[in-house]
Amino acid sequence: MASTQFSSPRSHAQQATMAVSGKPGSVKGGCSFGRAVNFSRKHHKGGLRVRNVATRLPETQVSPETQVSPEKGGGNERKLAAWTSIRQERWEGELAVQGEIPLWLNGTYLRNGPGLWHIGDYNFRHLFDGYATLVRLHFQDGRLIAGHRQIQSEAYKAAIKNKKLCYREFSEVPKTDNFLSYVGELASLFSGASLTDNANTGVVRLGDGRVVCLTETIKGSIIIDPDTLETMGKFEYSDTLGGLIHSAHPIVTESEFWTLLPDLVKPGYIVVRMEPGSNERKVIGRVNCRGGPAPGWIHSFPVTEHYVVVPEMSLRYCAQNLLRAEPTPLYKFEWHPLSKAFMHVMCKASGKIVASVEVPLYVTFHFINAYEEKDEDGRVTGIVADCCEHNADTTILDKLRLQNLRSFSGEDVLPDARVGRFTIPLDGSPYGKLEAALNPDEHGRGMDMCSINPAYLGKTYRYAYACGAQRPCNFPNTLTKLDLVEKKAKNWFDEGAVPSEPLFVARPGATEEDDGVVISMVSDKNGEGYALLLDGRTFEEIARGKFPYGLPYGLHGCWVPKK
Ligand SMILES: CC(=O)/C=C/C=C(C)/C=C/C1=C(C)CCCC1(C)C
Ligand SMILES: CC(/C=C/C=O)=C\C=C\C=O
Ligand SMILES: [Fe+2]
Repeated sequence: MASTQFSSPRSHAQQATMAVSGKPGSVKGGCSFGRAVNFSRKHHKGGLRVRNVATRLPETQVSPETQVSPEKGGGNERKLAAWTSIRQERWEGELAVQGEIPLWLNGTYLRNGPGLWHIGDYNFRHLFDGYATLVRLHFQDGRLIAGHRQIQSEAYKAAIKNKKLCYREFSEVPKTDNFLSYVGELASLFSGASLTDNANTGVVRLGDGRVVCLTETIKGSIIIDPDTLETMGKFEYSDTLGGLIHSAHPIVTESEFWTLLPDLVKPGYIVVRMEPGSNERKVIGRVNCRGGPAPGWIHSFPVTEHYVVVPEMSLRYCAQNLLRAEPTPLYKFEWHPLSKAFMHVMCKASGKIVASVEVPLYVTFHFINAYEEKDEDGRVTGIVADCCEHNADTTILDKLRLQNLRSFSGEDVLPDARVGRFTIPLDGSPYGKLEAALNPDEHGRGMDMCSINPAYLGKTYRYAYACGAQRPCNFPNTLTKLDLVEKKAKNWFDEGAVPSEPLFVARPGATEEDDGVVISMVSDKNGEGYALLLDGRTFEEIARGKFPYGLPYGLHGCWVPKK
């Protein structure tokens, strides 16, 4: 049963039940369970074409033999599909819809994530290790066509071909046979040759319309076709900046593309910008780290209208851990509380650093948004930057090991998190503040995977959408709408289910910040899954479309409006 709560998640009795008919949506167009794609119907009605993918089988398939069963993958009998590998390399079909998809919602939602966590009998350890699975929800005239496809990265193709891991993933490292090959491995690590290009973290639509899948390695930037999900090729940067890693989450708008390149040799961050239509990143400035011995991990960062905010976490890259064959509890990173934590602010126009403040220790993957605070004369006096903050506790990284996700479902082992609000003064003060933007009990003390109305990027805003918790749980299991002015949350919950990041899509012509829909994909407790549409204002369900089979959990998505 799915429900939306209008206060903190507490007991089931307190939930206002939402209308969910028990009748499962049948999937038109056919699908094959546990077999390679066999979808042979052409559906052409009212201008909406569903491709016949049976005639376009990919050469490398996730065969039934290599499919992981829950038992094989994690040793537990629960049905949830979120943490088990995708069943087949690709599928496409129309979903039967319960409820009403708004007729204005025309375009494609894309979601990327690590959906294949094994090679033959070898099971990967960490959520972030899986080979990228791209999922597509195409909304047109009230109908919903869905599909998924594996991204054909070199790392994925090599694994399928050689039946073994060939590149370094987030935690998995290919085995080396002897010392000499280990030396070769070191060389290939420093040249970047052994690093993965498994673009499994996010997907963005650039201002020029190209759609790129990303991860934290620069070589893992892969262009895909949003209509077919076909891998088109590498996104090759035409500049000479080099470097091996970047933020997994660039800031992308119709006119701007910003990203950060950590400098592991001389600890710092290069702030770069790329124009739409170009592949050339231009250096805008550089931030030197104030703590040592390496830059803090940079998974994401926020911008305001005039500034780029560069976070320096005390969870720092670690050269030794990069070289290890076996993962450490903090993987490629190390926690250096004595090195302190900082927030730097760079002017977008001049590249000058206008603030660099020490802040309380923090741990975050995802910044939500940032904006400028002004005095009565319109002068910028400070920056507010919000993030999903894990109470300066690094254990969240280890909680995302597949074994933990598979075995502790229903146990209250998810560490507490909050909306961390940084206040960064621009008057030269040495310290910034970090406080909870609202009482974390409002969202069950779980907090990650956030989105906002993109029109409010870098501006004063009121609403954010994220995943929260209804405890007991081992992973965020609610969708939550945060009202950062009223300091309240509305929570959507389907018992036993795992929803993925809610993405807000504004209604064309909307004037209110929350006038639109929120899209998520849910793995339910029966092993099935559905695409879910919530009303951005009321946070109540508008529609859902059931997938033919449960899909693995996915990380981040984007909206590609109708051409
Ligand atoms: C899925 C996700 O959110 C993060 C993925 C991060 C990856 C694949 C990081 C990979 C790395 C290496 C393979 C070596 C260098 C360090 C680092 C960027 C962490
Ligand atoms: C899914 C996740 C954290 C959940 C914690 O509550 C983090 C994902 C990070 C990469 O995108
Ligand atoms: Fe992320």
